[in-house]
Amino acid sequence: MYQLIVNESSGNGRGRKVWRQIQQILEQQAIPYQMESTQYRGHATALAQSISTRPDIKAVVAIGGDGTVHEVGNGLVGTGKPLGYIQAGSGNDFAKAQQIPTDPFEAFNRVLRHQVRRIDTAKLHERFLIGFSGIGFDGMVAETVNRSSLKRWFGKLAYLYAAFYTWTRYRPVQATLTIDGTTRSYSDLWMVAITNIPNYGGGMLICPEADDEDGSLDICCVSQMSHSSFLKILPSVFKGNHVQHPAVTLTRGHTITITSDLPLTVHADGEVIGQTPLSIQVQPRSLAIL
Ligand SMILES: Nc1ncnc2c1ncn2[C@@H]1O[C@H](COP(=O)(O)OP(=O)(O)OP(=O)(O)O)[C@@H](O)[C@H]1O
Repeated sequence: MYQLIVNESSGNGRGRKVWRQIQQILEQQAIPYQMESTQYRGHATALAQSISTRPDIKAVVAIGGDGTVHEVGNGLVGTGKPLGYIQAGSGNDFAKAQQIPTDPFEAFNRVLRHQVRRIDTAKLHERFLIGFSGIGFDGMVAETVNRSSLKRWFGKLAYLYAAFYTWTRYRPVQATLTIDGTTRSYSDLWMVAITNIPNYGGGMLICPEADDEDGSLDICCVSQMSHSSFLKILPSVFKGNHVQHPAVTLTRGHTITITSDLPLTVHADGEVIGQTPLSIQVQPRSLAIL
């Protein structure tokens, strides 16, 4: 039996449409399933946790955006129960990275093929990041997008709009990063992205070499850059060309701590989850996905 967890409001109502399409296939092919629609923030994690030990559930299939993947994934990390995913959000970065077809029928066929792969996640603030996280400028962009109705009007362009809005307000801070025991201080830190997958923010290649099976996290740190330079390199992130800029540092690590003189907003998979100080530990191959 398949357990479906659907965020019907994701992607401005796309979640509901996609669910209706999938429901038809389930009924036509007489595939046993049960479906729960999420009612509030965090509900998908509670639902996934509650069925994660049930042997009759073959896989948990999330329908929604990256926030839904984050929540369902958080309920499944460490359980071995596979996560299937059908995208219905606005950013859909997890789907892009996993090459999950945009067509719901094709995505569901992939679920039915049941080819399980184990990917890395990372623990932070009593949660797990499934694909990507961001601290500082990034966190503020996620906060702006989530607080407003930007996604409703602009879809994935909401991230670009929010990035520009944040750029006009953000002031770099003093921060210290410790990666696997090596500490470095920054006098003006813009942002740190810590990822398992190359893309985020609707397709920006922030850590182009990130690999979700290598047992480590990719870290992109931007510091000591003027406001005008930061704005100039933003478009180059879509092709991953920002990595050539001297103010951009790419590293890999397993355990990362970040402290800062002013609290920085932290997001995981686009969901704002807290502020610095922050500690992140990779959890190698801890989530089964289809
Ligand atoms: N019934 C609900 N009412 C309000 N919010 C909900 C409900 N169900 C889930 N949520 C919340 O909606 C948020 C956004 O969900 P999700 O990321 O899946 O969609 P999206 O924002 O449209 O897509 P993307 O993240 O790809 O841009 C999540 O924080 C989730 O907790």
